[in-house]
Formats: sequence, structure tokens, C-alpha cells
Amino acid sequence: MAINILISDSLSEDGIYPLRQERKLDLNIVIDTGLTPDELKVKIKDFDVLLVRSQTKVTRDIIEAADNLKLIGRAGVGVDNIDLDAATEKGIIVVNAPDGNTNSAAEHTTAMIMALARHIPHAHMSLQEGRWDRKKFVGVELKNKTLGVIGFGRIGQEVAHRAKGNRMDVIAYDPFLTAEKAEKLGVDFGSVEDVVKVADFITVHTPLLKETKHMINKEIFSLMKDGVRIINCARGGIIDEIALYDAIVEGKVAGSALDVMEEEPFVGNRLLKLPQVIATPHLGASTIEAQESVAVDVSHDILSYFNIGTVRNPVNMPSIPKDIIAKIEPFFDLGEKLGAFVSRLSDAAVEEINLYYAGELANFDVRPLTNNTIKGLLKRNLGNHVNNVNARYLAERNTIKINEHKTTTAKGFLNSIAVELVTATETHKVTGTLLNGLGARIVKVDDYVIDVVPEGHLLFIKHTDKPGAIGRVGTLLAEKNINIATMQVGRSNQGGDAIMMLSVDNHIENVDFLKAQENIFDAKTIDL
Ligand SMILES: NC(=O)C1=CN([C@@H]2O[C@H](COP(=O)(O)OP(=O)(O)OC[C@H]3O[C@@H](n4cnc5c(N)ncnc54)[C@H](O)[C@@H]3O)[C@@H](O)[C@H]2O)C=CC1
Ligand SMILES: O=C(O)CCC(=O)C(=O)O
Repeated sequence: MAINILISDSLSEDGIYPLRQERKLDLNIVIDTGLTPDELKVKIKDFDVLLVRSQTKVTRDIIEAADNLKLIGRAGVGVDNIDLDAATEKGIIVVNAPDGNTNSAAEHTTAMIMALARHIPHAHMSLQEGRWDRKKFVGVELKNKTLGVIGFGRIGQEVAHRAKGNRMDVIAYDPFLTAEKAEKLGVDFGSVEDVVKVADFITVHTPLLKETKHMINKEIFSLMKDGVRIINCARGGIIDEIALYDAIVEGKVAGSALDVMEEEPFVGNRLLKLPQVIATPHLGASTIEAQESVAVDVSHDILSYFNIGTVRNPVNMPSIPKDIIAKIEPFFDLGEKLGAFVSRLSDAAVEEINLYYAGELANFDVRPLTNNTIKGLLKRNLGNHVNNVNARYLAERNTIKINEHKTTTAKGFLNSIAVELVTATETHKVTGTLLNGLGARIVKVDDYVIDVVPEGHLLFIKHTDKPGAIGRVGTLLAEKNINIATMQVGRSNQGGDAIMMLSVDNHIENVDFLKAQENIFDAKTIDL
């Protein structure tokens, strides 16, 4: 079946070349830019993939109307134009291209700092208007000035690097910036307040989040040096525009360079009328190189998702290095099957799921494996609507607690996974392993040690350990023309509780005939 891809913002044609030349998948690429939200809401129904830059607003409304959507690709960094919660709830994976435009955005920020320091746009306009005004445009040097960088991720660091080339001192704030890292990068570091108190130029490079919205506000402006210059090439909204406007008019801020504002397009914004402000229409990533690079990156993730089911740059799923994925991937199927198996052992509402990882597995970040296992467990009640993207969200929405437990010592096996399901009245635990060269096995159900291949049609029977029980089950199944492929038995003690685990050739619709037997107190069919 064709995979329908809608590109709704203008993207580099060279960047989507990997999609154009794909031969294994049947891709149907439709480019339709400039759709209104209402038009997109109707159109999106037929598409499996939506590919955007920052222009298209992928709202909850649009996501809810997107009946076939599996992946949203953002050719760029910021995903604030995509309702991530709505995508996650619907099980739609969101990917971005975090590295492809770093250099361009850092170069643009540097250009803005320089243009601001030397009044280049205004001087140029004045010349165009026929004036030779050299006194009006006296600037300041960058050398020996301090650049304050708030948000010291990819772009913030690249900007700092260039500032040092201009012989500026750099002081940065980022919640993840440690003394060791700052020293290695040759910058000072401190709190937001520490940074703004000493900086001559302040540039912000954080994402727009609840915590960063208006983080540069009236109070923070009041701490700044008089004559400070403010640059925002990250996201509108990080700086409170009312506070910025007032600080410029009051003379606290000598100038501001803005590539982004709270409302875009920002033609007509009153800040543009101030002579101290220079601005560009969100051009940080607008270079041939960056646009090609981000489009190539998302194109590769789309292909990777549909070809092998993994992506490099997930936004709403844990991002795990390739080498770790390679180590945990073989356990995905086992985890899902253990989840599915344990879900059949109780009909009561699940309150808690405990995942026990033992052996070498315990050394790795197993969150994707946990997601897959929860998917297997929740499928019984939620059906195919649950997937790796929304499994954890759906568990939490149903107030199910998820706990991962790890130990590097695995009893008897190199690695094992145990999935424990806790309800108000009972607890069940199923343990599985991958046997070298022999594949997956279920090795324990509750307290019973077994050895069962987790596939096909299984029949799980709990009974009293009495002579003839096994033969009776065999006869009853034969009467119904059900062929037994394998059988395992286990018991707690002689004459006590016991289990039978059979694999049979066909699905058994109804097991009441087994439950009606005197010594059988439970029977369940489990199709894996
Ligand atoms: N103008 C444009 O065209 C472009 C804008 N951008 C924007 O630039 C910004 C930075 O992008 P990258 O450096 O690639 O992202 P990044 O994820 O590498 O770095 C962001 C940094 O902000 C830090 N941060 C988060 N909350 C913070 C807080 N409360 N205070 C201080 N720091 C905080 C994070 O720890 C992280 O180190 C994003 O908003 C992105 O959308 C990116 C590319 C182009
Ligand atoms: O697509 C664009 O040009 C905007 C880039 C951007 O703002 C980002 O990557 O966060």
C-alpha cells in the first residue's frame, strides 16, 4: 500500500531527494503549501506522514482529524508549532532535525550581533535615502565586551564559539551547564541573574517552554546593565515583548536584534517602529545548506521508520543511541509477548506494572523496551490503538504505575525480563529470556518454572495435582479435535496447586468445558 506524504511548508527539493529516489517503499509525495487550517484538517485524513517547517501549525484539531497519520516530520529544531501531547495521545511519532540548521542559526545570530553593534541596517537605509550620515551611526566594538548566552545547547555554544573569535568574554546559563563543561568550553557560567548583571550583549537560545516563556521579563531587565543589547534568534515569547519595548523606550536597552517574535508574521509589530530595533523575518535557518540538511535528516527518519521501525530523532519518544538500540532490540518481541501473556492472567483492573530487567540488559536504557512491553500488555483492552509512542501515556491516563527494576545478576540466564501485573486483588509475574541460538522462552509463570516458546496458541490451566488430570485434559481436547503440539507441567508441591501449559494447533474459542472439570480451577487461552 502506498505511504502518502503531505509536505505543507516549502522544503528544499534537494533535501527530499532521499524520498524521491526511494524504491523499496511505495511513496506518494504531495506538496501543498499555503493550506488554511480548515483545508489542512480535511486534507490530512488521507495522509500517513505530514512534513512541515515552522509555518504549518499542527494543532490538536488537525491531529484529531488525521485518521491515518503515523509520523509528523519537522524539518528544523523547534516543535512548538506541533501539539506534541495530542500527537503522543494518538500514537503519532514526531521527529525533528536538531542538528541540520545549528550552524546557520549561529551564523545568523552572530550577524545580528554585529549588525546591531554597528547599525548596519539603518546606515544602509539612510544611504539609500540619499544621506551621508557618519555621526549618527557610531557603533561599539565587540572586543572585550561580555556576551551573555541563555540556553547553552547546540546553537548557544556555536554562538559563544564565534563570540570568542571576536574576542568577547562569554558567560552562559543553562540548567545542564556544569563547571567542568564551562571550563572545557572556555566560558564563565552562573544563574540567569548572574549572566544578565554582567553582560553587554544578551542572546537567548532556549526552546519556548512553559519555563522559558517570558523568562526575560521586567524584573530581569531591571537587573541588566544600562546600554545592554538584546538578541533573540530562538523563539518569540522567551523575551516579554512589552518589557522589552519599555526597556528600550526608557533607555535601559540600547538596541535589540530580533529574528522571532511572539506572533508571526510580525509585520506591523510596534517594536519595529523603534530605531533601536533591527529585525529579520525568522531567517535563522534560511540558508540553502541548512534547508537541504534538515530536509535530508527528516527524510531519512521517514524512510527508517517505515523500513525498520526506528528513528534517529524522535521528539515524543526516548532517543536512544544506535548501539544501545542494537543491544535491546532483540528483546522487543519477547517483551511484547510477555506483556500480552501476563495481561491474560487477570481480568481485574491493572494498577501497577513492574518490569524486572536482569543480566546485561540492566546496563542499558531500556525505556523503548518497556514501552513495547506495556504495549503488549495494554493491547488486550485497548486494541491496536496502543503503540510504542502512546503506550506509557495510555498507562498513565489509566492511572497505572510503571516501575522499572534492574539487576545485573540474572539467575540461570544471561538476560531475563519479568513482567509483573498488579491488581487490587492479585499479582502475576511472567519471566522470559532469549536462549542463545534457540530464541525466546517463557521460563516462569508466577512461581512455576516452565520452558515454553512464546508463540501460537497457548492454553494455560491451573489445577490440583491429582493423578489423571493430565490425561483428562488430553482426552477432552481430543474430543474437540484439538491437537496438542507441546505440553509442560509444573506444581508447587505433591497434591498441591499445579499448572499445565500447552501449545495447541488452533485457537480455542471457549474453555468452559475445561473449567467445568472438578480439579481444574482456571483455564485461559493465550494467542501470541
Ligand atoms: N531562528 C531560527 O530560524 C531558528 C531557531 N531555532 C531555535 O533556537 C533555539 C535553540 O535551538 P538549539 O540550540 O538547536 O536547541 P538545543 O536543544 O540544542 O538547546 C537548547 C538549550 O536550552 C536549554 N534550556 C532549556 N530550558 C532552559 C531554561 N529554562 N533556561 C536556560 N536554558 C534552558 C537546554 O538545556 C538546551 O541546552 C530553539 O528555540 C530553536 O527552536 C533553531 C534553529 C533556527
Ligand atoms: O523552518 C524554519 O525556517 C525555522 C527554523 C526554526 O525556527 C527551528 O528550526 O527551530
